[in-house]
Amino acid sequence: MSLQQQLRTAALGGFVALLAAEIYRRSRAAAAPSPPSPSRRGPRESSSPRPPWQRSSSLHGAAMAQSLSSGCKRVSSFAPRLKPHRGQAAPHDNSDSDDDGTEALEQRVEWLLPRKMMVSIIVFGADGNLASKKILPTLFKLWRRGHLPRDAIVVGFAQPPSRGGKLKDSAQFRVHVRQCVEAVEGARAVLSSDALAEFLLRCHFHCGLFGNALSMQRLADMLARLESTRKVARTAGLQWLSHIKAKDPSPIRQQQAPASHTPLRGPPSPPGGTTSPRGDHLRSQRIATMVGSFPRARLGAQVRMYYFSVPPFLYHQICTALLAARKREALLPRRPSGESIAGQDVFPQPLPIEERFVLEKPFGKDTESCAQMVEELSMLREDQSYFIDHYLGKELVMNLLVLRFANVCFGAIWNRQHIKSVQVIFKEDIGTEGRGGYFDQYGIIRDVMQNHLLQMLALIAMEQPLSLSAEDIRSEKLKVLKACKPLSLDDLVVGQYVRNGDNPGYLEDPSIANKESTTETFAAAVLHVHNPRWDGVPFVLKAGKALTESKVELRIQFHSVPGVVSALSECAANELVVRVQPEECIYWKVQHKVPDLTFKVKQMRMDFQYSSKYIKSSLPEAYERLLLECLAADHSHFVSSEELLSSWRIFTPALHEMQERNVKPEPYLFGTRGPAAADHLARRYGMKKFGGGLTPYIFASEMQRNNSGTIKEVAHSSPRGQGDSPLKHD
Ligand SMILES: NC(=O)C1=CN([C@@H]2O[C@H](COP(=O)(O)OP(=O)(O)OC[C@H]3O[C@@H](n4cnc5c(N)ncnc54)[C@H](OP(=O)(O)O)[C@@H]3O)[C@@H](O)[C@H]2O)C=CC1
Ligand SMILES: O=C1O[C@H](COP(=O)(O)O)[C@@H](O)[C@H](O)[C@H]1O
Repeated sequence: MSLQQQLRTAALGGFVALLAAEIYRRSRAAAAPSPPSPSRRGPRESSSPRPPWQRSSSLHGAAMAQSLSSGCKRVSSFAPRLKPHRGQAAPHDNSDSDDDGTEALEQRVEWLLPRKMMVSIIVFGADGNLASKKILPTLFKLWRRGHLPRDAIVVGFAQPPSRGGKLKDSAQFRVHVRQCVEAVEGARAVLSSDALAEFLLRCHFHCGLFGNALSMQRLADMLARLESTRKVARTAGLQWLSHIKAKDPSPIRQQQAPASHTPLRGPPSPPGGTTSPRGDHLRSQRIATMVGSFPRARLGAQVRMYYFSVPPFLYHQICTALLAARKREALLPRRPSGESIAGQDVFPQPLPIEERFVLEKPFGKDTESCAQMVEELSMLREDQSYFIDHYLGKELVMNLLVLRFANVCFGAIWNRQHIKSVQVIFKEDIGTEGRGGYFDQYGIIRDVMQNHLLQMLALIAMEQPLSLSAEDIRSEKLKVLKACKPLSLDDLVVGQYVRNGDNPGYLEDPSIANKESTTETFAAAVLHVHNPRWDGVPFVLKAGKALTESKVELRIQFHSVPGVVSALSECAANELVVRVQPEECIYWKVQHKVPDLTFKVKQMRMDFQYSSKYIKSSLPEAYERLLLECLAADHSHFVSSEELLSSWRIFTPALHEMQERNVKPEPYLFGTRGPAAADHLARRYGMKKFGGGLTPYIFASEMQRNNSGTIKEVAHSSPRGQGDSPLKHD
């Protein structure tokens, strides 16, 4: 080919490539949602059906039950938005339908809570670590995504600066909330956010002493005032608000009536729906039907959700003072209705108050202290108490129920006949990082193993619940916990990380006072579930800080294949891996024949990566989901007090024995795999690590027959990673 011809061909090729790229770009642009443009009306005030990016991506009990019972039929016809993930080629689909995954997101409930619900969210310890890192940014995220009822208010509560608190009034609290959101979402994302401005107007602050009756009375008064203002504003609308503004230009009131606040504007019409009162009623009925697991998410009550983001020793005093204040509030005579604006009573009859108490771990340090805490909190009804374990709100943890009970293939093999071992692994590549004061009192067993890991174990091991109601799920989990034998020290390995290069050891953390502490930062434990399904199957729980990487996964290892062909029976066993985080995925390790002229057997991954099916940002975070569920009075993903006690019963004897015997943790270097003894423990229970290399066997054509005519296997162990096919493997 002449140079000219070559140039022409190259130019043509370039043009075709550009054309193809443009077609691809346009088709994606048509399929993908345009980014949400900031709206002055705020996330809920749009008058058209909410666009896909604002729709719920949550998978709740009833929605799940609905999809399970309807056979997960395709409903909507939204185009898929498959998005290549960092460094990945455009995703290839591994399902029959090209877009069922994305659709599953779209067809879920639109509004998890009725928009008109009256909700006050009170955050105790609003200036603390957890509130700043998680709770406040999550509340904003929910607001921005349009999941909070439109009149929701957030009230922060913390001690005054004279008692060590960091905030003194609502103005400072709003600056604090903005900073917390910025820290999570980045300053640029927040700068131009109208949603944040609107959210901040719903944020208020009360400075007081935890456990002080007067402080709680003042809080209750503040809540009553804010709630009645909201209620009136809702019924009378802007007219009333401007009237109040003119009469009482106090900062709080002014801020409640932003120009963009449109309390009277009706909710956006549901797709194909109406905004008339009747339409509203029908819509809330429709929501109630769709969200069957949210039975009490209703309009006729003022919900107050108290989030206890404080150390647990404060729970009892806060609750006592709070309940006393509430009793007093209930006894107060109704304020006389003197004023009427726009035909509305300014002090309308308050709605009945429904209170929810969200309590954070640690729930005691052993069975006894947990029982004491449960007893102290008995002033709360069980249905008001929400013991949070945020791992239960993680997408892949919730998916365990679907994976197991909506797939007959898993149901059939989920037992001791097929499963050889189960591992629940939690790894962090960071140390205690300033949380040493708390951590040193607890250690990794109490911090994550006794709660997060055990809850995941329970979901793996439980029988199918009678329904997806909170009661049924919790009762099945409880049976598993009760069937678990208390941990024996023989089945436990503990470690503590030490300096490795520039990375300081645990005892060097300035927040750890006791420089001789024997608190464990790593633990590997083997539990045994004594029931017909699991007898003899070791459940290995492994948790550690300052390890090689941050990862949480569940590994279910199956038996080797039985049969007469000994070579096959020694193949790597199947393994099912559920990666909870990061890069959520579920994969199988299976054997396949390497596609060449020989007969090599190799292990590979059959993969379902969430990033190739769902847009990452649409996966709800654990706290988002759990806060919403609490507002909706749904306990499905909260832990019952009986579960708390049963969990402690499994670990308490070993924890006490460790203390009595002064067991020293085995040192391990920061950034390594933890103590070698953990591997020995796993091996003792027959656990193997299967790499992705060739299994050490060659069959058929390469099988050599020895002189006697029997088959001789040729060992051919290939180092990990060698001879890789393009197929992914571990
Ligand atoms: N931080 C995290 O990542 C996680 C925390 N948790 C749990 O959440 C809860 C809160 O944790 P975190 O935010 O880290 O706690 P913080 O130490 O940051 O304290 C939270 C709040 O409690 C107040 N407080 C702390 N100690 C006392 C005390 N002795 N007397 C009176 N008030 C006190 C603080 O007030 P002040 O500012 O005045 O000190 C602050 O307002 C705890 O139960 C914790 O176990 C659970 C999971 C993760
Ligand atoms: O509860 C806790 O969990 C975190 C890990 O949570 P994750 O959602 O980031 O996986 C852990 O770091 C902390 O020690 C523990 O208290």
